[in-house]
Amino acid sequence: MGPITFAFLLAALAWVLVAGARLRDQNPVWFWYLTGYPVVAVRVLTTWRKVAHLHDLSVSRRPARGLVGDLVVKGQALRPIAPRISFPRATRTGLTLVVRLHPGQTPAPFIQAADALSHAWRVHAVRVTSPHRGLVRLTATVTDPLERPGIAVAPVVLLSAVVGILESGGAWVMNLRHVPHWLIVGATRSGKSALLARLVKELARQPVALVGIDCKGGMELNLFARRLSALATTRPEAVATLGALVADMQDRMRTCRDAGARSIWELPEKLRPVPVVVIVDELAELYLTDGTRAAKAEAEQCSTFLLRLAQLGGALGLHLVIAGQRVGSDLGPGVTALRAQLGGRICHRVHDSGTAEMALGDLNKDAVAVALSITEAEKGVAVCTGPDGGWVRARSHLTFTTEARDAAARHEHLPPELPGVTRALETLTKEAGA
Ligand SMILES: Nc1ncnc2c1ncn2[C@@H]1O[C@H](COP(=O)(O)OP(=O)(O)OP(=O)(O)O)[C@@H](O)[C@H]1O
Repeated sequence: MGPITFAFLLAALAWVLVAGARLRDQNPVWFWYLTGYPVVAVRVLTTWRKVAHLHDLSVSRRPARGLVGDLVVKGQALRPIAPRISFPRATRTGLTLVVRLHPGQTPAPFIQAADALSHAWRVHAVRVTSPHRGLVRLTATVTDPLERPGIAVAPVVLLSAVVGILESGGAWVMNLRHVPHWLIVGATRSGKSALLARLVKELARQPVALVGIDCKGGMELNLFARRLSALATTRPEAVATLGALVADMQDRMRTCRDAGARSIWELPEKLRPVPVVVIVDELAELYLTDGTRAAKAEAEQCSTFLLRLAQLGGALGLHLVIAGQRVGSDLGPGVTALRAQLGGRICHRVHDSGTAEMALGDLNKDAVAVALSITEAEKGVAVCTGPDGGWVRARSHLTFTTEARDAAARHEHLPPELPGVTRALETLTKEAGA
């Protein structure tokens, strides 16, 4: 090779490298289609049989054999056969392929092998779903889409809030009309308050009454005080507020009964009461007692009121969003029953497997394992109930304190009056002063 050809090849190589680096930075999706996808697709096709054999995804066919008396005279070694897979199809974030199950196989061993598949294919994660009987879909994501998430948007709908982005790239929406009550758990510094701030910021512009219960002295929810219809910062205030909301719920029931409606949404607009979202920051503060009779009675009242609101409030426009580090039965006898009524679940990084199990275990065991794999660095990342009733990984849009406070101030003219709650809190203040 002459020196000119060599220099030309060197220049061409340099150009390819520079163009590749620019494409990766400016258009990572196309970079993935052109360079990453072919490599990973080949890796999937070449490793499939081996991984399937190693993780019991193959089935063995009986070898042909002949018998003379009791003796096997001819036979072949058992030959495991991997289930057939489709050609991997590229997606914006990775690739997907369909596995045709052998008769008798179920998706369970594929779910267990998901981690092994992600290592064999050198991708971030492999998710297993079963779109139809007899088929399993494997969806591989190459990098964690939640590492550098974009901003997701969705149309503004009453009582729904875009709080973040899903692993699939879609908007993470908390829709209280579809799922009336939510439970948010997470260790300290995992992102619970940031998520609540986002929720308040999104709901602040809607004709919705927001009620805060923050018995950590109001440190978190006081930021939004200007947009809240009421804020309870001590347990006696929480009891008064929740008691007034239960009374309001009974009024709403009467109105619906008289109008022959099964929910406030079936009432004519002029009769329809304003929807109320009760946000509780740190559930444990409502339940833990110092052992005195008065404290125990207060905790029991809180528990009863919350349970009644959770059981009956959804159709009556009374919604609960409850956050806490733990939601175990050790907090009090009513907690397990309350948790069962909170259909929306969000689990951030947690300290122990028990908490993830309590938040997600009754919905899906795989979701528990994924929640336990959230690391300390992944702030705001959570496993939550998905739009189709399944579960999904998501990350909240980081909302700074100032942003949430500004949003509350911008909409300070909006908070609807809740006369029952205001009266109950005023009575409490008078009694305390007397
Ligand atoms: N979605 C997010 N993206 C990036 N950083 C986040 C996100 N959510 C929260 N954080 C960061 O994580 C830290 C802790 O968040 P946050 O205060 O919401 O945690 P917490 O679970 O409410 O903690 P605590 O129980 O102690 O109040 C904050 O510094 C915040 O900036």
